[in-house]
Amino acid sequence: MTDSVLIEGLVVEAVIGVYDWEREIRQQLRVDLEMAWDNRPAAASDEVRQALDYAAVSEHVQSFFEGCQPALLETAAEKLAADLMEAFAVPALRLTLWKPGAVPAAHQVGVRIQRGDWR
Ligand SMILES: Nc1nc2c(c(=O)[nH]1)N=C([C@H](O)[C@@H](O)CO)CN2
Repeated sequence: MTDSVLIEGLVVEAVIGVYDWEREIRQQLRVDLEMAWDNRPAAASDEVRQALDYAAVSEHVQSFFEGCQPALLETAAEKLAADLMEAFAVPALRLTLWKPGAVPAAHQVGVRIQRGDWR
């Protein structure tokens, strides 16, 4: 699959972190997503229902973090990837979760995973 649909810098609020104080607050995460998708049917029909709707995916990601309060970014990334692949029939994706405030001396820290079959 050579096509993809992209979401960059999506801001979400989440309860996430390994320390007790982090369980008491909501922190901002930023989400970057590259999702494998054949864009030709959408282009041929000019119909959003043929597309992987990035607005719908963005809403889904924001809702996901209302029901998921993991300790680790790794856990959040793994569960979100599986959730998106099932909910939107995405065959493969690359997902980066950034936690901008976590290490004050760093611009941001995060994790990146790639799941599914990109062929
Ligand atoms: N690889 C990871 N390292 C750390 C994580 C994480 O989710 N993945 N989390 C923390 C703390 O929650 C930190 O963000 C608090 O500032 C530390 N290391």
